[in-house]
Amino acid sequence: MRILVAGKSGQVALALEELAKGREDLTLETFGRPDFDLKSPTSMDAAVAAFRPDAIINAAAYTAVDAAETDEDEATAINADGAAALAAIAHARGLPFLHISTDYVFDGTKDAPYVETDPTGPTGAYGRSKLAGEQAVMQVNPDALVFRTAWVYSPWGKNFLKTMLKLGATRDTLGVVADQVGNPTYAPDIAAALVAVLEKGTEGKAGIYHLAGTGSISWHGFATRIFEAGEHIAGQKAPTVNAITTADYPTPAKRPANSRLDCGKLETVFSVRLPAWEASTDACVKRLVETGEVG
Ligand SMILES: NC(=O)C1=CN([C@@H]2O[C@H](COP(=O)(O)OP(=O)(O)OC[C@H]3O[C@@H](n4cnc5c(N)ncnc54)[C@H](OP(=O)(O)O)[C@@H]3O)[C@@H](O)[C@H]2O)C=CC1
Ligand SMILES: Cc1cn([C@H]2C[C@H](O)[C@@H](COP(=O)(O)OP(=O)(O)O[C@H]3O[C@@H](C)C(=O)[C@@H](O)[C@H]3O)O2)c(=O)[nH]c1=O
Ligand SMILES: [Mg+2]
Repeated sequence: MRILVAGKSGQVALALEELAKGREDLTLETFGRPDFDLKSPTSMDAAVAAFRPDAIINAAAYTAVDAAETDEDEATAINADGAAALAAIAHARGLPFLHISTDYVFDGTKDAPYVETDPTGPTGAYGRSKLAGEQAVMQVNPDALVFRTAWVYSPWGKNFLKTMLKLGATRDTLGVVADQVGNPTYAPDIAAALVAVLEKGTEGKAGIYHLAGTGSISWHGFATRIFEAGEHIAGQKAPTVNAITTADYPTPAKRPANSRLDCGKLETVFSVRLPAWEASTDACVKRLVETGEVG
């Protein structure tokens, strides 16, 4: 199978690239700016025509949650208009199209995990742009599959796990919010799940799916696990991680208090279930230690 991935330097794109390297039956190429730009349909058309994929995955997005508050037009141009343009290209060529969205489409007021049919209500510009993207993608390409994931971390790029390890290396104490809960999700687990979905076949399976690490935790609990792993694996002394509230840690964008995703539909339709978040957190920290980035 030939897979075209939009997004070259991103966490999910790099995880897909790595997965495909170990698989002779997969030819996967990642595409990014400036050659391939979600804001330039012509650039995307040219890449698709040249690569002749069997499927397209959109793993590119404007992901700076706080910056989006003062840059919403750009976030929308990429996350909504750009995603829709790529979805339309896939539809015109009859290619399976997998798009990635986010838990931040929800307002966080539900006191249970969200299912796909729950009402959305983003609390910030990034979430609004991603919600607009889901809707635009499904409108121009009714065969598309949209996967909402959450709290993505990996050895690559910028993410909460790497931020914590970096801060922990120089500070004795940290304050991390304990009143926002969600599902930490390891980019390589997302990559494996998306490829499994393509291999099982997407015909007749269009629509929205929740796809996140199994189990949930607060950012404070996630940080605590990250430092425990660093201590066990690298002998790195963990800082004291104090539980604070959202009010104690003001940010430009408001985040949902609860963005836990119920991933039952993914399991029912595709028999795909992601590993427990704790196991993947440990695996990611271990990998960073082994490559000398931590410890
Ligand atoms: N990170 C997270 O915690 C979460 C992410 N998601 C979603 O998962 C998907 C993948 O996220 P993740 O891998 O973390 O993303 P990253 O932030 O790691 O990477 C985003 C990628 O998108 C590329 N990109 C941005 N704008 C454009 C553009 N105009 N044209 C082409 N490429 C562009 C970036 O390229 P460049 O290097 O040029 O900037 C980068 O490669 C996204 O849809 C995101 O919204 C969902 C939930 C959580
Ligand atoms: C660095 C830091 C953050 N925090 C808080 C702020 C925030 O509420 C929470 C997470 O902060 P971050 O800025 O790392 O994460 P954030 O940018 O909100 O991550 C989001 O990214 C987008 C792309 C998504 O789609 C979401 O699923 C989610 O992963 O932790 C602390 O409490 N203490 C700290 O020292
Ligand atoms: Mg290969």
